Amino acid sequence: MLEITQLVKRYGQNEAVLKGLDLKVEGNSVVSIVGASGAGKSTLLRCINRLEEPTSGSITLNGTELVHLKGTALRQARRKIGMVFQGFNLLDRLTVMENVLAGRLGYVNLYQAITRRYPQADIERAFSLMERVGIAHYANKRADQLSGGERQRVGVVRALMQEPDVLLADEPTASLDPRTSEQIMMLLQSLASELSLPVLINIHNVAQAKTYTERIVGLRHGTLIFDGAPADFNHDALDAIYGGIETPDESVTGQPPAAGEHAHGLA
Ligand SMILES: Nc1ncnc2c1ncn2[C@@H]1O[C@H](COP(=O)(O)OP(=O)(O)OP(=O)(O)O)[C@@H](O)[C@H]1O
Repeated sequence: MLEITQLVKRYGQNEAVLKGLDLKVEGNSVVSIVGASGAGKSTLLRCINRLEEPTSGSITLNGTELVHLKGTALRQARRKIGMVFQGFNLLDRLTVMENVLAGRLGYVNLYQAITRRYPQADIERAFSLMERVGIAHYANKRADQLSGGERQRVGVVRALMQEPDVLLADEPTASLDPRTSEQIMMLLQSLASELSLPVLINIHNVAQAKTYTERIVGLRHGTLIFDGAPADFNHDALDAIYGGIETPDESVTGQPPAAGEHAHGLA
């Protein structure tokens, strides 16, 4: 279980970007995090995997407090947090298999990492996960020869190779065409259930959040102002999150504008 309590993040002397956030994610739930640009979505994920140092508050993953960890303890905790990126973050000149095995770097020793001699069990797990997501036949292909959707599958498998206790995805579909985005969202949804893995997805596309995740968390200026099921994510919620900030159109919100509203949204 991931439990975030009163999380505050401030960059330098600026106003806090996250202002006392509370969030609990259990089991295999798939949670989308929505909010206008600058609301703090990426900062939240980056605090969880400690790419950013939280200013105060607590983040526990299966009982381990992540906020004050350092050195080896931090590296060990980070192995349990899988991350999927908008830009895939693959090593283009390496093969798909090499990219996937990079997910084991936190587990192998330096010699194994430098010589890329991974244990047989890792290679077998890699093949099995690649088969699951439909990229096993590309194992020896260079990563830069794959399509965006295939590259993101590599990114997902690399994250799963860590045997994570939680998977964080920061705009995982933003670089993909609509159909491929939906396939990746469906994949994340089914993997969460198959692997009993909680998944947090930062996403701008509210329509996809409603379709492919079971819980939506809405941030506005670093404050959590919606936390509920897609069925409850109505026009009022949309207005509370985006109103006056930006104008998500129907293709993104999945909802026509309410009567009297701006043709493209809610502003
Ligand atoms: N390293 C940093 N130093 C200073 N300010 C930062 C840093 N990273 C983010 N910010 C600021 O924090 C705020 C929240 O940014 P963040 O990237 O978390 O928002 P977001 O909701 O993910 O936005 P987007 O949807 O555009 O990615 C923004 O005002 C941003 O300028």
